[in-house]
Amino acid sequence: MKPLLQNLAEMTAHRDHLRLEVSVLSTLLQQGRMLEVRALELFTQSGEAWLRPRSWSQDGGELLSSPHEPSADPQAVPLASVPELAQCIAGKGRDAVRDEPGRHTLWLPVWQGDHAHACLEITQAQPFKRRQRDLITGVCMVYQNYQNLLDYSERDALTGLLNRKTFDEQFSRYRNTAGQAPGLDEPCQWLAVMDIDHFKQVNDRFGHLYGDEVLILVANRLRGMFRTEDRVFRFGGEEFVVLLRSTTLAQARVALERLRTAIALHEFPQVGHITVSVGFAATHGGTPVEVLGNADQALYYAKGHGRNQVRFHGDLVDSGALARKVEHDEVELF
Ligand SMILES: Nc1nc2c(ncn2[C@@H]2O[C@H](COP(=O)(O)OP(=O)(O)OP(=O)(O)O)[C@@H](O)[C@H]2O)c(=O)[nH]1
Repeated sequence: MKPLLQNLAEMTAHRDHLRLEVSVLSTLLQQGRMLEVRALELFTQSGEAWLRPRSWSQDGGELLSSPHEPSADPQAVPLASVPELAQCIAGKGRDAVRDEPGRHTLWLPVWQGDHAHACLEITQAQPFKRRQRDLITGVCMVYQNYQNLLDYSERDALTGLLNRKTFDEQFSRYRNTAGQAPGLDEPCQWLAVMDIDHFKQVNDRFGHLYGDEVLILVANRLRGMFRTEDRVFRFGGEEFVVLLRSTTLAQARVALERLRTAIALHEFPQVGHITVSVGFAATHGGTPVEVLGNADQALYYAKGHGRNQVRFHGDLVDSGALARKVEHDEVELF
C-alpha cells in the first residue's frame, strides 16, 4: 500500500477532471478493505435531481468510467431513491451513512459553492470507525478543493462559462466519440458561433457595466437552453461558442433557432431588446481551427445578410453562396 501523501501527490498531478476522479477513487481504495468505491455524478433532468455512477471500482480493484452521457445512462436513478444522500445534500451536509448488516455505505458530496455536483460513495463490510471517517473526509476535501481550482482555471471570469483555453480539449473529446462522418439524419456533433449584433452600440449608449450585464444574462440563457452533454463557451468579447452533441442537423437548427428567438424576445433591463447572429458547422472532417473557421464564415454571412439569423455552413456551400462570395471577393468574410 502506498503512503497517503504519495497518493495525494499523484492525485493532484492530474489536469483532467475524470483522471482526477479516478485517482481519488484509487487513493480511497488503498485506505482500507473496501467493497466498492464510486464517484456519482449529480445532475438535473426535467427539473428533477438524478445521480449516476461516473467512475467505480470493480472487484475491489480495477477502476472503470461510464461511456454514457448522464441523461442516457441506464444506471442513472433519481436522487430521491437514496434518501440519506438526498437529505444530506438538502441540508448542505458533509456526509451521510447507511448501516446495513455486512454492508456500510458512506457518501461525501463534492461541493462547488452551495452546489453539489458529485458525490464519493464508499462501501465496506465493517462499520466506519471515527479515524477512518476523518481520513476519508480529509481526502475528499483535498479532492474538492483541487476540482474547484481546476474548474476555476477553465472558466471565463465574467460569465462563468467555459473559456477559450478549454475549447480545444473539449472539442477533441467530442471528436473522439464522434467517429465517422454520419448520414444525413444521424445524430452527430455541431459547432455554433453566436455573436451579439451591434454590441458596441449597447456599450456606447448604456456604458460597459450594462454591457457586462447583457453578457451575463445572455450567458445564463445559453446555459439554461442546452442539455448537460452540450458545452457552452465564451470566447471573449460578445462571442459565444456552443458544441451540440448527438443531435441531428434538423434538431440543431431547431435548438439554435429557439435560442435566437428567445434572446430577441427577452427584455434586457434598461437596454431593451438585442439580437444575435449564429453560424454553425458540422464538426467531423476538420481540425478545431477549420471547423471554427467554417462556423465563423456562416456567422459572418449572417452578419452580412441582415443579422438576427441562424446560418448553416453546409447550406451556404451547397447553394454556392459562400464559395461564390469568396471567389468573387464580394463579401469580406474575415
Ligand atoms: N461590456 C463589455 N463589452 C465588451 C467586452 N468585450 C468586448 N466588448 C465590446 O464588444 C464590442 C464589439 O464590437 P464590434 O466587434 O464592433 O461588433 P458589434 O458592435 O457587436 O457589431 P456586429 O458584430 O457587426 O454586429 C466592442 O465595443 C468591445 O469593446 C466585455 O467583456 N464587456
